[in-house]
Amino acid sequence: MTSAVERAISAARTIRASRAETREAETVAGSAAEAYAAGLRVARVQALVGPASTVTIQGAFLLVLAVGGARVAAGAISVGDLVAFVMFLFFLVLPLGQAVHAYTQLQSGLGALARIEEILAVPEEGAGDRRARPVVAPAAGGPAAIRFDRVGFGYPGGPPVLHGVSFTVPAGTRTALVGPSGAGKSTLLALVERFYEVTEGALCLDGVDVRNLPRDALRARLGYVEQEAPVLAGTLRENLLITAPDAPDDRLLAVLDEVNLGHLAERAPEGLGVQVGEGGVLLSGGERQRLAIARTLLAGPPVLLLDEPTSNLDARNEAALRRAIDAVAVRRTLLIVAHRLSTVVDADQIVVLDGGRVVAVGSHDELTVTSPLYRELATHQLLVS
Ligand SMILES: Nc1ncnc2c1ncn2[C@@H]1O[C@H](COP(=O)(O)OP(=O)(O)OP(=O)(O)O)[C@@H](O)[C@H]1O
Repeated sequence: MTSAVERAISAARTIRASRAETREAETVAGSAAEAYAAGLRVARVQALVGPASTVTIQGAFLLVLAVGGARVAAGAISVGDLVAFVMFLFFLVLPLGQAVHAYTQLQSGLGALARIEEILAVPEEGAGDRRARPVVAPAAGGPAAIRFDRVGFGYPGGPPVLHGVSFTVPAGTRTALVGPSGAGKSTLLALVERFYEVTEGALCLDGVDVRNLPRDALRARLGYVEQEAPVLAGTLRENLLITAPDAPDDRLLAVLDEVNLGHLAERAPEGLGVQVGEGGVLLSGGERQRLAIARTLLAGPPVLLLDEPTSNLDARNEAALRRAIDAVAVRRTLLIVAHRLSTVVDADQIVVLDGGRVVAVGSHDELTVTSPLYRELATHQLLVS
């Protein structure tokens, strides 16, 4: 009976998660269709304007030559008059053609300008930051504790996604957030970074409400590795120097070794000068994530927020990611969103979230006994039989 109920709950959860994913997929598909249609419209106009203006100009010249030639033959005008007319026409038509070309360029320029204006219209983060004042900042340097105290939150204009979330990440320890898709795990990291403000309760770093800390002071203490960590086109070295512009090559190589990426620089004759491609396409998903971790390590933040990649990693990449996480956890407070439970079985504490609520807190061994949801997640990943 109990297992039938558990199966029904599990099925309901799967349906709810897949509905959220379907909504997101529909929105993305809608935007992609709009962009595709706009691209087609631009291509059509460009395909029409170019040939049409060429045909018009050449046709006008042919007409003038035909009519003018006939009039010269009839003795109505002199050859000089015809040549002069053709020259006048040439000097008139050339700027007209350029004007048409300039118009199409103006249109695409206006499109780009609209995009820039959109970005400029995004309100600056500092605005509405009235509560932030330089109060006693948490002790700089060492790892800090993070405390969520009955935190409630909803994205602007959306329904609440977090409800009364309370737990503490003790300084210098590793806490993992697990739960089904859409449970609110990444949102918790966004709140620590103050990308959004909590709407209820409080979120504290070493006992200080983050809303009372200037954003730059707060973020100087945090390292954040996103789920889809951005990698810039350029070399391995350029990507690493973003966070530590003065770091010498041997420091960069040491950090790459720490996250199991040493082979990237070793196997290429260019070493750290090896290209990673547009958006890091020459790297695997796991390598991109570990490059982002290496970059964060170079900045040396005492608190690290890590959103593990959801994409499938092969066993080797998964083991490499686990070793990289072990390396970054040393002497740091680590709050990690874990999609792969194997990367967190030895976390000091695991927080299980479901539907924006904390449903269980404990170690892997405790949760496999006390939390049906955790047990279900662990069973799916073959961590318990
Ligand atoms: N920028 C946003 N604007 C509006 N709603 C959002 C935004 N980001 C996330 N959400 C919604 O908030 C809820 C929690 O999302 P969140 O990304 O925190 O979940 P998650 O547990 O990290 O999921 P996943 O494991 O799939 O990454 C979801 O319902 C999601 O659709």
